[in-house]
Amino acid sequence: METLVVDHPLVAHKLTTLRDVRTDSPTFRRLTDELVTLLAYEATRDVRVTEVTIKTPLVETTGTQLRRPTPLVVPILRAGLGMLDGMTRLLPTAEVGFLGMARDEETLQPATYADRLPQDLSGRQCYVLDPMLATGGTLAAALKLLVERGADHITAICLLVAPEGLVAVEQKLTENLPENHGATLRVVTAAVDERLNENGFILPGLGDAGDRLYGCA
Ligand SMILES: O=P(O)(O)OC[C@H]1O[C@H](OP(=O)(O)OP(=O)(O)O)[C@H](O)[C@@H]1O
Ligand SMILES: O=c1cc[nH]c(=O)[nH]1
Ligand SMILES: [Mg+2]
Repeated sequence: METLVVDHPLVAHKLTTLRDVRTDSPTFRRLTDELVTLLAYEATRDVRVTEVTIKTPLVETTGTQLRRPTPLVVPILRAGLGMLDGMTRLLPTAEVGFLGMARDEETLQPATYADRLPQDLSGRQCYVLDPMLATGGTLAAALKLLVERGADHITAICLLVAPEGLVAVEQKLTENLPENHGATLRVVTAAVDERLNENGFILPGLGDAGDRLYGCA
């Protein structure tokens, strides 16, 4: 699984304010939105396109259009919802499917409580939105589900990832998907942080992304 860290001073600046414990929910939401648009610009470099012929007011010429079916954007509720507008601003024609997943605070295991995704994703390009990749349990489960439905190119956009989580996602997918699944899997992030703490939180991190976005635990 390829990991791309978007190395850009504007990303670093916005991320620093996002991490700051003094940043309130409205500012956190706005910065998340802005960061996603910057990350999405890099994450969509390999979005599938097709060549088209159009007429300018002067001549006929060839250009580029998003290929159909357009990508499926998949925010993982709740915190991933804070990333949706920033993503669809860049990809307004994308379809959106929702996955509700919550991590048990004791076991750190993810449970899926909502699945509003197409059953058949054969040959589909997907962009998963989740601000945090911590132990990796949530992303591994989401990627498994999408690959099993046929998605063949999946990019997860995460604000922050933990190194242990990246390793765990690779390992879980190796264990739980057939070797020949053939899907391309990528993670695009603003930073790979230092480590997880004993409660499965990313350090230095930014705390609980869902709580900081929406203000209640
Ligand atoms: O890599 P993991 O250890 O699985 O943790 C990451 C998950 O934890 C957070 O969601 P949470 O379970 O807090 O749900 P929420 O978005 O409703 O707050 C986050 O948005 C990820 O989905
Ligand atoms: O640091 C973390 C880990 C999991 N979920 C969060 O929201 N933050
Ligand atoms: Mg949470």
